[in-house]
Amino acid sequence: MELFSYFNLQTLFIFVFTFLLVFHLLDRKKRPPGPFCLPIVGYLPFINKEAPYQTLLKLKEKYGNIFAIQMGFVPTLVISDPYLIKRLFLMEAFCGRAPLYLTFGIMQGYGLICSEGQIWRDHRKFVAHVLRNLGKYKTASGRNLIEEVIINGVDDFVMDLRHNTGQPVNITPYLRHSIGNIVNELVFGVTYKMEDETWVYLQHLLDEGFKHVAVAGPLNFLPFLRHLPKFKKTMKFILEGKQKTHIHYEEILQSIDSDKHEYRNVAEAYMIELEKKRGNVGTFTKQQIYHVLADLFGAGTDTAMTTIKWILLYMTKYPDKQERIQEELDSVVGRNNDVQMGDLAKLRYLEAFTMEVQRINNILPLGVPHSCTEDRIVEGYYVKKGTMILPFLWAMNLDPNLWKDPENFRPERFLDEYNNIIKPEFFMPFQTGRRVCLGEDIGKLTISFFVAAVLQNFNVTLKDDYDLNENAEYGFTLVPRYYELIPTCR
Ligand code: HEM
Repeated sequence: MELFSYFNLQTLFIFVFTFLLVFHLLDRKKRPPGPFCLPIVGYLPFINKEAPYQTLLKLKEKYGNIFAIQMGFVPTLVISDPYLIKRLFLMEAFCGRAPLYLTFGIMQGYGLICSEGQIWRDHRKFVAHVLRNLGKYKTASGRNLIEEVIINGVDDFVMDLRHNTGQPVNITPYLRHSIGNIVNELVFGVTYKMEDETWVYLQHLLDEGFKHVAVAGPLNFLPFLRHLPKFKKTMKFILEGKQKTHIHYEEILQSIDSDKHEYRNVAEAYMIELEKKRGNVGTFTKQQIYHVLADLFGAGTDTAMTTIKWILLYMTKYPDKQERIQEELDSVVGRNNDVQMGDLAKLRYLEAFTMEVQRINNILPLGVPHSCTEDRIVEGYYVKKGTMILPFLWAMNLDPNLWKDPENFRPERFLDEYNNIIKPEFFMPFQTGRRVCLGEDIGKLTISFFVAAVLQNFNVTLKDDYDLNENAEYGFTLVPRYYELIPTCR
């Protein structure tokens, strides 16, 4: 019996192997180059979990600016040519979302980040319009609403640093609180107190959730793993978190007076829109609205916070450049004046420094992946529908064909001889095209106002040395390892 089943197994194996071989030989479509990948798991076992971008960088060196790997069940095209990315991401066919378990299994195609097609188009247009209007609305202080909300967050953070002057401080909880509240105010019209229980829970979800949904997480590529005990726990955490936040969002939505004609945040805009639709909601379902609100909170908080953490860390590493920014601040703003929106364009070295940090330590080394929604030919290669398109930002930012001495930290590369900002078109920390970051302007303003206010008030140094050459912590974003900042009053 055993011999029989062994024989059967062997026959089956030969049959499958021959079938695959013939299929492969008959398939005349030109495939992109790439490494050998195992059945089922593909290249996943060979990817450095702590720093997947390092593995892909080695593959890029071998196979070039466009190569294919199999990530579990997901065929993937890794592109390190920014000009090609620019062209592709303008086309609808390359603006689907990657077929990850997170995108369709957990988020079920709802929201902004994980949606595609009509639902994405409707809500992207709606939210972009709402954010533009919020930016035009003038408050009593003469600032626009977005600027005012950001300044309130900045003031909170500076106050927190003042309480810790001269001593080492882990800035993460303070930053998360201040930036989270900026997004909360713009999205929900809510500002939480630091110790508010709901807020503590929402921050915990954000922190842990981001780690779980990392692009290279195996669950994304091998959804069947969710049945294993280890992943069951992850799934339970994510799904419970989703359910609880939606209940909380519903309470916020219910507290909004939808008879108003003007909105001051995204949630109000949605409620007013629902009132106008009078039951004919189309894609404006509650489920979709909860997801959009959650996406704005998640995408807006972690990204800006992490970028600021990197910038402040680099400030401590380059005290001469820190001093140059302070001199710039003194001459443009003055020591005792608040930074105004109009000042930001004149703070050129600060902007160049920020861009250089975003280049050399991009917080999204693998970018935010897209997918190809139909069979296509790219650079002569056949790319089948459902392929994940990975814009390999890390490789683009360190490419010696694009940048002079890319390994060196040199903000001056973003300034011309007249001290004007140069923004090369191959530099795309917010990506590019139809799905370009929806919060780019808010993100940039938040970063500039925070860093400017910190350096206007403090000199910053580090408690312990920090080796920038060691790997940072990779979750969905690339986060600096734990450090403590010492702010001293200027
Ligand atoms: C330094 C800060 C930020 C960085 C580096 C950043 C980066 C990105 C990137 C690379 C994408 C992917 C674009 C694509 O798929 O092609 C993205 C998408 C997105 N970002 Fe940002 N972002 C930042 C801040 C923000 C803020 C403050 C918000 C909201 C208030 C926001 C909301 C979004 C949304 C909703 C999307 C999804 C857009 C879509 O799929 O249509 N981001 N962001």
